Amino acid sequence: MAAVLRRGAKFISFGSSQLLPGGCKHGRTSTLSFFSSSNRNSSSSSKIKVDLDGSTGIAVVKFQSPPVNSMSLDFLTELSISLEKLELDKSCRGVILTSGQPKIFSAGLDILDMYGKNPEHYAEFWKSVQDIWLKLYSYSKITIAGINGSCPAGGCLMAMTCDYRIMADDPRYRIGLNETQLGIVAPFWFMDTIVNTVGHRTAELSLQFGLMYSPSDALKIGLVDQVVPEEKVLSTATETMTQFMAIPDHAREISKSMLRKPTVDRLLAFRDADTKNFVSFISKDSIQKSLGMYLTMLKQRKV
Ligand SMILES: CCCCCCC/C=C/C(=O)SCCNC(=O)CCNC(=O)[C@H](O)C(C)(C)COP(=O)(O)OP(=O)(O)OC[C@H]1O[C@@H](n2cnc3c(N)ncnc32)[C@H](O)[C@@H]1OP(=O)(O)O
Repeated sequence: MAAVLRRGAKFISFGSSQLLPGGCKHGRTSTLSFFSSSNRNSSSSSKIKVDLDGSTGIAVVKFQSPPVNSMSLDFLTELSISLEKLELDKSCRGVILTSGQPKIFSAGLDILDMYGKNPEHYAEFWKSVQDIWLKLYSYSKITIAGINGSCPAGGCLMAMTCDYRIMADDPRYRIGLNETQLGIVAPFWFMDTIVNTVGHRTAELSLQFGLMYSPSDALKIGLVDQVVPEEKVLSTATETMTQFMAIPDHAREISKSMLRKPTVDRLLAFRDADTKNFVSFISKDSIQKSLGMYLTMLKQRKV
């Protein structure tokens, strides 16, 4: 099975861990701008660009956090604020999450926020991860992930919170929860989310092996709903959004909420314990050592 998932991929192994395929190198940049015109409403913080088309009710939320859209505390905070604003905006009916960075949707949680920091930082970071999941998994508006690049771990989690997933058909891209490959364990709500998405048996294999799927394999197991040429990801997301919008909002919203509430309630009930667990786990010397070595490997991969 692992052989299937590694087909055509350029992996670099480190102990039991593997980096995702990809050869792109990036420079870090940051922008800050605000812009608005008649029917379009665009705003851009340093890491998140929002473009709301008032005539269609569709907002495109683009991740623009070079090099790899890793989900740092700042990224999560900005994303959370943008989603909150859109949820309150009556002219918005649906949100497309996508990436402005080439070849990467999101590299998952920012390892630098989990490495070499103090327990207070870990707790704050983890609460912001919980917050974005809670927000997206119970989001009242329609959400579609336009996955135009690789999407490991936290990136995959974020995509799975959406109502629909469209992935670019580039065979170099990968999606999945690869935590065990890093020697860490995905928390119960990551697990609940993948079970709800692909079913229990597939999730068991997926989580234990830390499997990363090519777009076509992800489609086969139902981790994504559609695979299209990269240049069609956004237009397909817009067409799909129109289909969702043809359903009366209140009926769709209530159905979504009824299906997802038990999963959301489980994290709400154990949120503090989950945070304590994360802080104690991530602070362990052995885990810090593994993360440090993984970071070094990521950096050494440079040509
Ligand atoms: C109870 C306890 C529970 C604990 C649960 C914790 C759950 C964890 C969830 C996670 O999301 S952990 C993160 C998992 N992510 C990964 O394993 C992805 C690792 N990255 C890659 O495989 C590759 O970077 C890529 C995404 C395929 C992109 O490859 P590309 O060749 O395009 O870029 P690189 O040269 O590899 O990277 C550029 C630059 O970015 C840094 N970087 C990459 N990923 C991360 C990351 N997740 N966090 C922080 N930084 C990252 C990489 O080190 C390079 O840095 P520089 O050398 O440019 O400084």
